[in-house]
Amino acid sequence: MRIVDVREVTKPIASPIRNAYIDFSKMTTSLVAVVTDVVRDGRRVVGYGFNSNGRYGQGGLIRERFRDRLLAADPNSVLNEAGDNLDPHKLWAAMMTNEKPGGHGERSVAVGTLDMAIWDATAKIAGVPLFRMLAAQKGREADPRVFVYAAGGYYYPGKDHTALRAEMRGYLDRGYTVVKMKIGGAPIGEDQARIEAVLAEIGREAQLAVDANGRFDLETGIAYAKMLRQYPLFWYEEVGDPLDYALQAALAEFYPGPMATGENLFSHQDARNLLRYGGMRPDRDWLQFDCALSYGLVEYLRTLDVLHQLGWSPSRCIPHGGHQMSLNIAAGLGLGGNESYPDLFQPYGGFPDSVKVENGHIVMPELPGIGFEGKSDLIKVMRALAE
Ligand SMILES: O=C([O-])CC(=O)C(=O)O
Ligand SMILES: [Mg+2]
Repeated sequence: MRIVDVREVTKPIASPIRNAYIDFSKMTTSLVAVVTDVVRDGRRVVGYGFNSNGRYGQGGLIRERFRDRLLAADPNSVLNEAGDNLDPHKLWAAMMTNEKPGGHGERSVAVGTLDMAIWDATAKIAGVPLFRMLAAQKGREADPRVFVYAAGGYYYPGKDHTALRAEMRGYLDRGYTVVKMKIGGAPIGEDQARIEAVLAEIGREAQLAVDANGRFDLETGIAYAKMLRQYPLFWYEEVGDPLDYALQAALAEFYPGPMATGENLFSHQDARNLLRYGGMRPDRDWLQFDCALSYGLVEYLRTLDVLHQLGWSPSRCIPHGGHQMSLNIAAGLGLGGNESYPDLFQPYGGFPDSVKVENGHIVMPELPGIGFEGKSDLIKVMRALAE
């Protein structure tokens, strides 16, 4: 049993939207395929992966370093103990050979993308959904019912309150009970009017989260906190620079409600620093580390260990990214839920075709691997790469 090929291609996920920091007019993702010599149900097992929005495709790093290390590893050295499957932890170590610690940069995105494909292949070789495999490995009961929320509310040309309200109404109509919008890309008074328009639209049917995408300095973050705390928000997200733990800690004095952050922390060491120094509150705050940007699930398991050591429950994690990989982790390892972008970043985001959002939750179908085969537009693009 071995990996015979690793393919990669850069794909556009561009759209005319903008958050407080970047626009997505040139956004790309890396799509990768890990091709094995294993056959299941008459078909060669191929694992697929891609990175989340927000960082760009990582073809250069994958081609120049990580792909070759996977292919160069002695096939017997990267099998599990029983010798009947690949071992994602050993493959991860092979990929990270001769990489210094710290400075996580974007190699964490390249590795996270390949790691997703490796776990997909591994669960397909085992013939089980990834979430069931993860739960079994941890001696837990899987819970296929997962909370999901609808992320959107971006800025884009010509988007007035009517369009923003219609977007949010669309999410409610599709079964979501929490919706998210961007702030920090307009003056505070304008953002407040946008928030009030959305709150008037959703009423008691749903809750609203707001996301500043790391735009604010402390003074602005506090000014927004004072404005926002009069509303019953689901959370106030990524207020300041992701690595400014002192800023995050200071905000707690001005914002008693839930806050969320972590999507731009790419290692368990950075996650640990957030929990050590960021003043995050385990009874109400949310952690958004996204394995597809941060060295994959092998590393995310280390992050969950850090959480455990520092007194945090995995149920405080609702990852960024809206991909099926995090849905599997949520269902298998007891996370609090997952992000979803109902109208964006297709075909990569979202759920298998048979899945519907009901009362803010989805139920995972019983598909081997991550479940990409259940999403027809996505698997078509994937198979074009490798099958
Ligand atoms: O706009 C983005 O970069 C995505 C984001 O922050 C989120 O989904 O929370
Ligand atoms: Mg965010």
